[in-house]
Amino acid sequence: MSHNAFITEETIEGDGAGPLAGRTVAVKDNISTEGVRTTCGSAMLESYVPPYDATVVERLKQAGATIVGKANMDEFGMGGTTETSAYGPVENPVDTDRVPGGSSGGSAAAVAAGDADLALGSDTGGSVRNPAAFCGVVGIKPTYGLVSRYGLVAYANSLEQIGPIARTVEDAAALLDVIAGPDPKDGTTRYDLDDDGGAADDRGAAGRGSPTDGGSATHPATDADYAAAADGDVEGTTIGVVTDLLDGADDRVVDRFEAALADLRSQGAETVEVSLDSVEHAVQAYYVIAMSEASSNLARFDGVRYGVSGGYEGNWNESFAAAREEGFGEEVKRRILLGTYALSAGYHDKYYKKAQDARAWVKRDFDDAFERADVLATPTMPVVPPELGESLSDPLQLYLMDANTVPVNLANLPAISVPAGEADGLPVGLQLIGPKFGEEAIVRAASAVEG
Ligand SMILES: NC(=O)C[C@H](N)C(=O)O
Repeated sequence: MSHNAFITEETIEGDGAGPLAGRTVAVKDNISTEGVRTTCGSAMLESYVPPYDATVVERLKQAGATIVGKANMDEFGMGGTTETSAYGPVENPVDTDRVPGGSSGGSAAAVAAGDADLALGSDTGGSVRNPAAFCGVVGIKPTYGLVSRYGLVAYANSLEQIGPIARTVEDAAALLDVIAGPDPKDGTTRYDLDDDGGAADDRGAAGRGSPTDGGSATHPATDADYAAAADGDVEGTTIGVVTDLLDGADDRVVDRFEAALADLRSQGAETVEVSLDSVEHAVQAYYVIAMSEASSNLARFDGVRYGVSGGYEGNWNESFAAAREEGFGEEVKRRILLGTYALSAGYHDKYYKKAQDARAWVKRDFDDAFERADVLATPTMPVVPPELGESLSDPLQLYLMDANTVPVNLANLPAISVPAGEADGLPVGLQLIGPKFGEEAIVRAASAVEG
C-alpha cells in the first residue's frame, strides 16, 4: 500500500460468491464499517468505531467483494485535494509531487495505483469526479436517490451521493449495479421523486440489490443494467457542449476536451453548443448551501455524543468549544463558521435563500439543455492536478476549481468522469452529465471515450 491512500488497512471479507467475488474495494473513510474505525479524515473521530455497516458496505459484502481498507479523504469531505486530512495528504500515483484531487483522493489513488480494483467515494460537489479525473480513472456521481446513504457520515445531505471509482467505465458501472437500488433505511431512495420532492405511492416490492424487504417497485435501478450499457455505442447521440464552462479553463485541458469530442463525432455522435447562464453563480450557491448544511450536521461532534472529549471543567459550552477546537481542522472550522453565519437570523434571506434561488435556476437551465441534448459534456476539472502544498493557502482558488462539478450536485443529476488523455503527462478528465436517472446514457457515452 502506498501514497498514503489508506487511513486503516483492515481487510473485510465478503460472502464469497457474487458479482464482485475476487475483487478488492477501497471504501472512503466516511462510510461506516461495523467494527472498523471510520474517521472521516478527522482527528475528531480518530477512535470512532461504528456499530453497524452502511448499506453500501452490506451490499459490497453480499456481492462477494473484499474491502481492503478505509481510504484517506479531505476532512469530512471538505476540500478538493485531500490535503485537509488529519492523517496527512495523499500523493497522486501518476505524479507523486501532485495532489490526487479530493475529497475522495485516497479512493482514486488506491485504484490508480492498483492497490484496489474498485473504490467507493462520496460526491457532494465533485468529490468522486475530481479525484477520478486527476488520477486518470473513472468516477460516477449517481443521481440523488439512486444509492443509499445510510451509514454515510453526512456533510451536506441535499447534495451528496456515494459513487463508484474504477479503472474502466464497465467496472465502475458494475459497482454501481451492486450499490444502486432502494433502501428502506434511506427515505431518499424510496421513490420515483417528482420534481417537488414528493414520493410516489407505489412502495411495494423489494428492489434489486436491496438487502432487506421493501423499497419502491418503480425505483429506476430496478430494471437498469449499468455495466451492460458500457457498449461504446454513441451513434446518433446528441452531446451538448457547455460552452460557459470552457472559459477560464487551462488551454491544455480544453485541447484534450476538444480532441475527445472530435473522437466521439467520428464514432457517430453529434455535438451541439449549449449555454447555461446560471452556472456562473453555481460555485457561490454551492458553498453557501454546503456550508450551511455542514454547520448543522457537524453540531453532533461535541465531545459528548461523538468525538474527542473537551474535558469536564467549566460549563458545557466551554467543554463543547474545547472539543471542537481540538478535534476539527482549519477548513472544517471555517465552513462551520461561514455556514452558521449564512443561516443566522437577519442573514438567512441574504445568503441561504438567495443560494436556493440560484439552485432552482441551475435546475431549470439543465432541464432546458436536456431538451436539446441527450448528455452534456464539460472538462471534469478546469485545471491539471496542482502540486502538493500549492493550493492550501488560498481556499477561494480551491473552491473555484469546482466550477464544472458543483452544478451537477445542485441539480441532483448523474455525471461521470472518464479519462480523456494527458496534458504534459498529467491526466485530464471528460465529464458527461445525464438527465435524472440517465446513468445508462452517460455510461454508454463514456465507454465510447475509452475507445
Ligand atoms: N465534497 C466535495 O464534493 C468537494 C468539494 N470541493 C467540497 O469541498 O465541498
